[in-house]
Amino acid sequence: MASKIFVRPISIAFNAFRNYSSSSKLVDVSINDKTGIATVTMQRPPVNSLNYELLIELNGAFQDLGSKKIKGAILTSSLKTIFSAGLDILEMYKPKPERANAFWTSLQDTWITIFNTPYPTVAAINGHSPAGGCLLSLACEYRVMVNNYTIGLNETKLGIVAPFWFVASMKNTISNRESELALTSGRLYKTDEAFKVGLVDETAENKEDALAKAEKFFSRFDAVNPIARFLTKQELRGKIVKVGRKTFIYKIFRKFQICMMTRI
Ligand SMILES: CCCCCCCCC/C=C/C(=O)SCCNC(=O)CCNC(=O)[C@H](O)C(C)(C)COP(=O)(O)OP(=O)(O)OC[C@H]1O[C@@H](n2cnc3c(N)ncnc32)[C@H](O)[C@@H]1OP(=O)(O)O
Repeated sequence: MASKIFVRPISIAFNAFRNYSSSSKLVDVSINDKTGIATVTMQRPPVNSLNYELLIELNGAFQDLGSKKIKGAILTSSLKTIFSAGLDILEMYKPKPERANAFWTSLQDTWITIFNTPYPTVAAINGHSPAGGCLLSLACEYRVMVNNYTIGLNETKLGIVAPFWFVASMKNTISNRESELALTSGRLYKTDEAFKVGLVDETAENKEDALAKAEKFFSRFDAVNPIARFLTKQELRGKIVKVGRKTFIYKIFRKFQICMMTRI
C-alpha cells in the first residue's frame, strides 16, 4: 500500500495547476499557472505587524494552498522596506484575556501551518524582519534576503522572553552556539551577517532578484517524489512542533508580563 503511494508520478501530483488569485485585505495569494508556484504577500501597512487578523489570513492562505497541489510557496511583503515588524505591539499592550488567548493561538497555529506545509516554502525577505517577522521566515524551508536590512530574534532587547518554539525555530536553522549568542543578546543581523551564519540561505539585490532566487529553489525538487519529501520534512520538523504545541500561552504571557513589569 505504502509503495503505491510512493510511486505516484509527480506529474499527477502537479496536474491540478490552474490560474488562481485571491486577495483579501491583509494577504494576497497568487499562483502562477505556468510554474505552479504560489506567492503569499503580506500587505498590512505600515510595517506588516502581526495582529490577530493578519495571522488568521496568513494561516488560512497557507492551509488553502495545501489542497492546490502547488510546486511551492513564497512568503513575501508588499511593503518597500519591511518584511514584517513582528508581533503587533498593540496586541500585547494590556490585552483582554480572550483576545490574548485568540491572538497567541493564531500565532502558534500560523507557525505550525507554515512550518509543516506539505509543499516547499521560501521566505523572500524584502525588508526588515525583527522578532516575529524573523519567526515567520524561520518557519519556511529557505530564506532569500535583500541586502542592507536586518533580521533576528531581538526579544531580550525588548525585555521579552522568546518562547521555546521561537528558539527551536532558530536552532533548526543555525547552530546552537550561534543561537545562544544571538538570542541572549537580542542580536539583529544585517543581511550579509545573517548569510554568514546561515540564518539566510541567499542574499539578493532587490525584491525581484529575491523572488527569482526563491523560484529557483523549488527546481531542486523536480526529480523528488513530493510525498517522500513531505514525510522526510515531517520527520525532521515533527518533534519541534510537538514540543511547540505543549507551550502554554499563560506561561509565556506570565513571563512576558513579569519581564515587562521589571522594566517599568
Ligand atoms: C498576548 C500574548 C503576548 C505574549 C508575549 C510574548 C512575545 C514573545 C515574542 C515576541 C515577538 C515579537 O515580534 S515582539 C515585536 C518586536 N518588533 C519590533 O521590535 C519591531 C519594532 N519596529 C522596528 O524596529 C521598526 O519600526 C521597523 C520595523 C524596523 C521599521 O522602521 P521604520 O523606521 O521604517 O518605521 P517606524 O517609523 O519605526 O514605524 C512605522 C510605524 O509602525 C509602527 N510599528 C513599528 N513596529 C510595530 C509593531 N511591532 N507593532 C505595531 N506597530 C509597529 C511604529 O510605531 C510607527 O507607527 P506611527 O508612529 O503611528 O507611524
